[in-house]
Amino acid sequence: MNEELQNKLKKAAAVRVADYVKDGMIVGLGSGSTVRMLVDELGRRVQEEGLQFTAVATSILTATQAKKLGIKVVDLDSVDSIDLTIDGADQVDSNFNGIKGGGGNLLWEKIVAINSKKIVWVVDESKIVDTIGAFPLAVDVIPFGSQHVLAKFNQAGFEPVIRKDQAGHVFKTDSNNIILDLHLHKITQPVELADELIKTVGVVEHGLFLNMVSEVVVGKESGPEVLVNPNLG
Ligand SMILES: O=C[C@H](O)[C@H](O)[C@H](O)COP(=O)(O)O
Repeated sequence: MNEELQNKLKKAAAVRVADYVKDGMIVGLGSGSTVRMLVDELGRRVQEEGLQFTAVATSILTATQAKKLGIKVVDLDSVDSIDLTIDGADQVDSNFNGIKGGGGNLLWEKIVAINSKKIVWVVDESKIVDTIGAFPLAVDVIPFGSQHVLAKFNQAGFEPVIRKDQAGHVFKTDSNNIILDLHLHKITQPVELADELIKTVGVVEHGLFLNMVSEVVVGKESGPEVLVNPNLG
C-alpha cells in the first residue's frame, strides 16, 4: 500500500473513531501517526463543536499536541480510571492480539491501557494480519546492564537490535529507557513469549498487547470498518 493511500485510510478511520469520544468522558489518547490525526480531529471538535472531555496522554508528544489544540490534559494519577482509550497499533491478528511500540511509547501506552474501562484501536487495513511478528517487537529496557539483556535475547534467537533515532543516537523513551526491537518474524505463541519477556530482569515492558482491545476501527478502501472483540466487545 502506498503512503498516500495509507494516510487517507488512517485519516478516515481517525475521524470515525473520534465519534467514540463523548462529552464528560476521561479519554486515554494513544501515540503515533494515526492517533495524531485523531487528536487533530478531536481538537477541531473541541474548538468548533464545543466537545468537552478530559484527556490522559500516553506520550509527551501526544500531550503537547493535545494541549496546543485546546484539549484538557491531566496526569494519569489524578484520575481514578479512564472511560475509554483510543490508540494505534502496528499489527493486529484475528484474536485481537496486537503489537505496539513502533514509536517507542509502549510502556506509557500499556499503563494507560490497563487503567481503562474500554480500549479501541484505530489502524489502516495494512495492519490486519493472520500472524503478528513481521513487525519488530519493541521491548522497553532499563539502560543499566542492557547489554546483558541484549545478549540473552541474542541467545534466545530473538534477533534484538538496539533502536536508534534519526541522528543515529540510542533512542530514549519518555521514561529514559531504551528499546530493543526483536525480529521474530512470526509470533505463534504470544502468551508464552509475553511471559518470558516480562520475567527477564531489566525488561520493563514489551509491545505485546494480548486480547485487551474491545474494538478495532480499520480504515479500508471501502470505508472504515469496526471489528468487535467477541470476548470483550
Ligand atoms: O509506540 C507507538 C505506538 O504503539 C503506536 O500506536 C503504533 O506504533 C502505531 O503507530 P502508527 O499509527 O504511526 O502506525
